[in-house]
Amino acid sequence: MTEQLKQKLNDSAVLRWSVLALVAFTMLCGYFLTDVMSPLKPMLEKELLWDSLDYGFFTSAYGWFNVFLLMLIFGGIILDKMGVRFTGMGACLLMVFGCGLKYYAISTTFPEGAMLFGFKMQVTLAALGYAIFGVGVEIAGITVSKIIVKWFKGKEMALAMGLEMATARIGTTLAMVLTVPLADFFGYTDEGGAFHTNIPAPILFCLVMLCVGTIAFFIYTFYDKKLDASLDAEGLEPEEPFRMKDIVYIITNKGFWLIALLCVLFYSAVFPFIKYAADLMVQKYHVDPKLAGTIPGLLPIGAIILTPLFGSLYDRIGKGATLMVIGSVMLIFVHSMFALPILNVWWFATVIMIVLGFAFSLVPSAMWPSVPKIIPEKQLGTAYALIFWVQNWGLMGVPLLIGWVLNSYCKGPVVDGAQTYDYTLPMTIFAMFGVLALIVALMLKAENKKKGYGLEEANIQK
Ligand SMILES: NCCCC[C@H](NC(=O)[C@@H](N)CCCCN)C(=O)O
Repeated sequence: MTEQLKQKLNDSAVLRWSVLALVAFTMLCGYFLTDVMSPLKPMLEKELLWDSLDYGFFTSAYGWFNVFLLMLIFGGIILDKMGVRFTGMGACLLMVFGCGLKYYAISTTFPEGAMLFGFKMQVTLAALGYAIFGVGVEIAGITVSKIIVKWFKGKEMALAMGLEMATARIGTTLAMVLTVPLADFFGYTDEGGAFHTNIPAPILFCLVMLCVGTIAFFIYTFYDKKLDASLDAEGLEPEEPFRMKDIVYIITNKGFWLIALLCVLFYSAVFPFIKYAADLMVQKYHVDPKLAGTIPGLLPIGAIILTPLFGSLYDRIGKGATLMVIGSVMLIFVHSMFALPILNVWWFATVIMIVLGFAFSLVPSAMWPSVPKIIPEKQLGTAYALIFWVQNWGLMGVPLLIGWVLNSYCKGPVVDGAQTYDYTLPMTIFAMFGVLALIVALMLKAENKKKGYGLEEANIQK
């Protein structure tokens, strides 16, 4: 019976992939809310009178609690101590609560001049909601990574990770493509005949999606319980207990730091870029604001197809460190093209965005499955949490830096009531992150050669 149960849970491909679909859907909902404000930036400035600094401050809130209150690290410890069910449900509830607060802030008209912590009341409250959500979605991310290891260990782990990332990217795509049409659809025309978009509408839609994502995770917990029961019955400990010395082992490992550094540098040039990409399309490539999210929307769409493909390539052929180097080179090329004052036409932006889609798939599909080659499996939860923590410094700081740079050095004339910006400097900064990422990727390749981590070897052993 036990053997049958184990067979049914661990070895049933249908169950394994179904379980992945459930938790990946939860991540899809989380990624939707993460990026839902990006295509709204011009409208936030026009309708709610935010400026780029407000937007940068709000966007940086994603990492506040994760970075300064060490919530991610605590999340990793809680994950290792309390398990995936408790931590995952807690993370989902945080996402719902944070999104609810953000919706309240955006849908409320506060008295003129009302300030909180030096920023407009609305901006600060929305940022607080986003900060709480940020804790939830990041902890959900490490929880789902641990769930994948739990179900796919010794099986198609890299492919499963690639598919989970691909599913999550559908959430980013929805944010890019659906947000403005939703805000327009629920918009209204005032007595003066002026049309106003409904900015809270897409956030409310996200709130509903997050509730559905939470239900999906809740359903998953029953399968997780069954899996634990089967592992228990086998006499296997379902999850490794957390030990303080695990952290010391991880942080004294050079390979770990190279991965963490590559992660923060690479992702700093991608996720914060996405926050400004729609605005870049309007400002530099003169794309209609209504369609501005469509071109950046290609980025996650490309990644949806390519991430599992490259993951499976890494599984079969190896060359993980090389893939990371190639991805970093592409990143430099892309941001340099966006920075240069050439071909300011939509089709060129589209081609460049597709190239970025390749880079955005190459590095993550090789980097995340490389972590288990550097860090022993029993320390993986904590290691992922620490990498996410380092990465969150970038996710928090870079949007704020870009918002500040835009506000301070890149302002152009006001056209039709809308502020214009020159994106040359911000794009040069993103390109510099690419250069640093390339240096670290090369160092990782050298370290791999020295220590024999096996990053260039196939994951599937013949
Ligand atoms: N198995 C590891 C999956 C990591 C996926 C990775 N996510 C992150 O790096 C998050 N810390 C940040 C997510 C921000 C979402 N806009 C990814 O590539 O998505």
